[in-house]
Amino acid sequence: MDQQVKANGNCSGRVVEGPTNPMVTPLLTDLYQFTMAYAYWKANKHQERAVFDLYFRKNPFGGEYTVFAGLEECIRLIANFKFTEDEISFIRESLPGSCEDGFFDYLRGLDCSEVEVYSIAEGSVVFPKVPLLRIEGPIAVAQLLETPLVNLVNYASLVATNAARHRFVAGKSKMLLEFGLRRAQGPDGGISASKYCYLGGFDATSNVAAGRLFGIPLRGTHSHAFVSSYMSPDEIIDKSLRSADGSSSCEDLVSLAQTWLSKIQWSSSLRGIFGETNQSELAAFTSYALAFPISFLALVDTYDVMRSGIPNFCAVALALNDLGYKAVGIRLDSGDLAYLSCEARKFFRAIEKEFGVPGFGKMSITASNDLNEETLDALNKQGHEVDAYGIGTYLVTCYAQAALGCVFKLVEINNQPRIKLSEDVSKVSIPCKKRSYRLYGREGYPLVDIMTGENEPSPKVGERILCRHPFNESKRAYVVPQQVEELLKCYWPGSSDKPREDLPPLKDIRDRCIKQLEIMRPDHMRRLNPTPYKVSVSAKLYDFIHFLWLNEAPVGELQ
Ligand SMILES: Nc1ncnc2c1ncn2[C@@H]1O[C@H](COP(=O)(O)OP(=O)(O)OP(=O)(O)O)[C@@H](O)[C@H]1O
Ligand SMILES: O=P(O)(O)OC[C@H]1O[C@H](OP(=O)(O)OP(=O)(O)O)[C@H](O)[C@@H]1O
Ligand SMILES: O=C(O)c1cccnc1
Ligand SMILES: [Mg+2]
Repeated sequence: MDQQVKANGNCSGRVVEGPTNPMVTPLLTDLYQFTMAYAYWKANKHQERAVFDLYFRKNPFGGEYTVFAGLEECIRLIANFKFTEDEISFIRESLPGSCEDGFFDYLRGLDCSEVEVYSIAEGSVVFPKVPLLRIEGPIAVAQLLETPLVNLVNYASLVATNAARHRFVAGKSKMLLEFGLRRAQGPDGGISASKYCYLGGFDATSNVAAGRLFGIPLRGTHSHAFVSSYMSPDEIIDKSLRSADGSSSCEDLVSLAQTWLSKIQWSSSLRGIFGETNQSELAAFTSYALAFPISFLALVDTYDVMRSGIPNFCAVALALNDLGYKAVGIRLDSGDLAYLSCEARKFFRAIEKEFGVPGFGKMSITASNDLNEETLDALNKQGHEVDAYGIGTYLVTCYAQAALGCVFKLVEINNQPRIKLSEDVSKVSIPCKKRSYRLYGREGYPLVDIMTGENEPSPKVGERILCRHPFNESKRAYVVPQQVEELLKCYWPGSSDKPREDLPPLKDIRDRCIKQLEIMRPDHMRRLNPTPYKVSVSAKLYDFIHFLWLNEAPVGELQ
């Protein structure tokens, strides 16, 4: 608590609450961060000022963009970073007995008041190699933060990107429901999936806890168990329902639905499509309609979609209509979803026409069952009548790609730029404390992200600037930006008096994400062979990277 007052005292008194998940504590890190912290402390190096970049190397899902998510939880951790006595005792037990007491006193006093965090806004579209976060601070504490920060950003950004990709394929007009809780990787996976799928453009979740925690709209239908739990209409004791305007009452909604079922069966346009429907299913639907007359939606595939589920649903919906209620629609959870949705739509339209019920043809059709980007794409190609998709397993487990692969690399210590070399050029880090900018072209699209050294002048609107590929000498382009956006903003100034960005509400982050995706050039967004977005460095930074590279790489000797 002390720390919160201290850390927030410098931030216009704004209190940052603790992490959503109470498991996110300073212990949620790798053991080696503590062993290194001890070694730094022992060498009296722990206070040396370090700069780390958190970034990823490759866009996920074969795409050319990523949605950045998880920032708020990072700041919540940093703002409340403080060891309890119990935690310190546990660290003491976990380290060799030779570790000196002074180190644990140091941990006791440790917080993030000497740390500064710069970040791209959450919900932004981001690209490989460009720092998502820049952490500056005493090296020991900055390194303790590595694991939790990477953890908080990795899955959040991966699943938000997955959600954005599903939205892209489904199209703007479709309702996207996240149904993944039961299949998610544990409770945190489930809660995080709901939060970040909403951020990435889903409309609602079935996850009640996430609805409460984050204010995400909750939606749901019912399951097969509800339908198969009914044996016969006789089970329904109270069959009466008052009309929507309260002026009259129907004593037996089951009989009314059965009457409608016969009418549908013998109607001129639907005659012969079905025979006897399953009466226990009709009982289940009627019972659900009695419970939810203003929001009746039925799962129609428990027995047979076209021969039972759809006619039963329509009978109950027409009975409700007699009482002034408008049914919502159906959910399909198996079979050929394109075909069945079209057949269902035809059936609804026929009813609208035959019985003169305006709007019946527009009844909402929700589809679910192992959906993913590919199945949504296939449905689009075939033509379908689905209005809403319920998506679980493939979405929340990020089945198509297990992790984003964020890293946290030291780029400067004591004002000295550092580089990490690798045989694999894509793994060479970009040294220096940097600034990054997004440059926009004449048509309003982002053209390129450029990183510069901290003290270089910023790119200017209308002024030509050379943008270089960080590692490929021949790849360079002049850009005359029409708009320049600086990407890294201060989200945690520590005890410095720098102004601090607000943490916006989730809804605003979602709006930002949707807007950012909309202004991307379409060829970066397409699913098949998308054009890579250009990520570059200034000419000066390019020269410096390669100077440092040569400086640090030992010269081989051939014998
Ligand atoms: N028209 C379609 N085009 C492409 N894929 C579809 C289409 N309709 C459904 N699918 C997908 O095909 C798969 C069908 O899965 P599967 O055969 O396991 O289910 P099912 O037999 O329909 O239902 P059940 O769960 O009752 O076994 C699902 O992944 C579903 O999303
Ligand atoms: O298919 P997903 O994308 O994961 O979406 C969630 C699924 O969860 C529910 O059923 P569940 O899978 O539990 O049972 P079922 O497949 O036998 O209907 C629901 O009916 C969906 O099919
Ligand atoms: O509300 C639903 O229909 C739902 C919720 C979770 C999983 N499957 C379906
Ligand atoms: Mg299933």
